[in-house]
Amino acid sequence: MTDNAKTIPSDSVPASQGDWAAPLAPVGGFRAEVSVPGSKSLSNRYLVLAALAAGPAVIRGLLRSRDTELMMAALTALGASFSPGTAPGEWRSVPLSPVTGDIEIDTGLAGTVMRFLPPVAAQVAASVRFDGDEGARVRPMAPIIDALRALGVRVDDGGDGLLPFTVHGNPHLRGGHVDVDASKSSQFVSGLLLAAPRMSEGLTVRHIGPTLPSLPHIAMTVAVLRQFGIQVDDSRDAIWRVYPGPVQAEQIRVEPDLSNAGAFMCAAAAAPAGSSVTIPGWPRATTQPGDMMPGILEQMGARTSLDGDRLTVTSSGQLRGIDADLAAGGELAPQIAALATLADSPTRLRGIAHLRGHETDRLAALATEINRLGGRAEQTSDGLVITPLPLRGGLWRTYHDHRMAHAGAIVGLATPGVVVQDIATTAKTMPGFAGMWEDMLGTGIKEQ
Ligand SMILES: O=C(O)C1=C[C@@H](OP(=O)(O)O)[C@@H](O)[C@H](O)C1
Ligand SMILES: C=C(OP(=O)(O)O)C(=O)O
Repeated sequence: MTDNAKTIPSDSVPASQGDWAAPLAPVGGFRAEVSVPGSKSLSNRYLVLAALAAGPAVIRGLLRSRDTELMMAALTALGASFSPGTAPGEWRSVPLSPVTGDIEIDTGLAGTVMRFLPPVAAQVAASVRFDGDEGARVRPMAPIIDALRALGVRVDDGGDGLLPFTVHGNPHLRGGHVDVDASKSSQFVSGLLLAAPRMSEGLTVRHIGPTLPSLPHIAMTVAVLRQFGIQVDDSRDAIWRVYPGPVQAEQIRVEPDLSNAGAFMCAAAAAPAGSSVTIPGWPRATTQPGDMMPGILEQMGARTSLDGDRLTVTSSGQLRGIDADLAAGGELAPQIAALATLADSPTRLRGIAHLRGHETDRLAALATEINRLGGRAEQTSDGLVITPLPLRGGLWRTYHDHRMAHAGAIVGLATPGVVVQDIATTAKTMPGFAGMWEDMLGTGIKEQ
């Protein structure tokens, strides 16, 4: 273990209400189709751009979850409005109208809310105070605070570069050039780019840190800006230029959340041979990092196939360990780490030091929970090494982290007696997860 790796004492998080007995995979396997709700990352980008748009928009397939509810509430406080449309799952948005005075924004534990909205708040004629959950108050924020200050925005943060802080906005923000160290989160770049079309000079953002995680999420930001008519130059390495202009967001459709789909896809891979999970609505082309999951599962021994927009993962009954750099898709790491505990050889996950600043320190949380159940997981400077050992049942703590809950459910498929703490924490991005999981396993293998 490296010096900067922390471990979590086994009794540091008390068991709480809402514990969930993770079901075992049926011995005969199962075949299921699982429709996942809209992408968190796309939903929250579209909500921001709908608020910054030149006119009203219709959004279809929007994710309804804690992170998107917080985003809608925050944008409403900043002067936008959202109302249900006439068709199921349809939302109508009206862009920001001028606001003044003092505004409070609750970011919850949502990285997209805490990193995407300060640059929006920087452009309203109000003082906007950001705060969030206890866990949010330790997530890295300094790069975005420093970038806003460099652009001439006053930010009061008590000197620690963390939540809570207050942004004193200016509706005539010029923009220009700014450097940002996004090695701890790509969301610092995305937040600045999303708000840039309204700056009178637009904005050039240059990343100056040693590593840059989650490149697909930055590509997603560039893609949604272009989708709405904004010119973006991303031709240089780690430099993005967003030109000023009206955001023409009128008709929006959100893709299913492929990272959340990943939990169910891992379930198929972990289950008895022949088990399968089909995800309908798989996009033909996407910037979502969840699109990496089929390739990873293939490497681990599962079979995957795409038939039109239906992605199917089928268990071969064998799981191999892998050596994978997950820098591009760090949010998949908890699910893959969980699957790795069930493989027949060790797994090394690299490129994910930034997971220490996610909903919890995910490297510490995963190592602690895997080791608690009798497995072997070691933190490295930028990831985890997992050596499969027979696991025993017990409480799998989730640290308010939806993806830790997914990981516990995956371990529990093949380990009797796993109880996942606070399963409702999955509502951050996928309310109803436990019911969807039970439905998937209840399907059984039927002759088709
Ligand atoms: O922009 C986004 O929507 C996200 C970017 C990534 O953040 P990091 O770069 O901080 O990992 C990802 O992990 C997060 O779940 C969503
Ligand atoms: C890191 C994640 O979320 P956030 O948007 O809060 O950073 C995640 O969903 O895995």
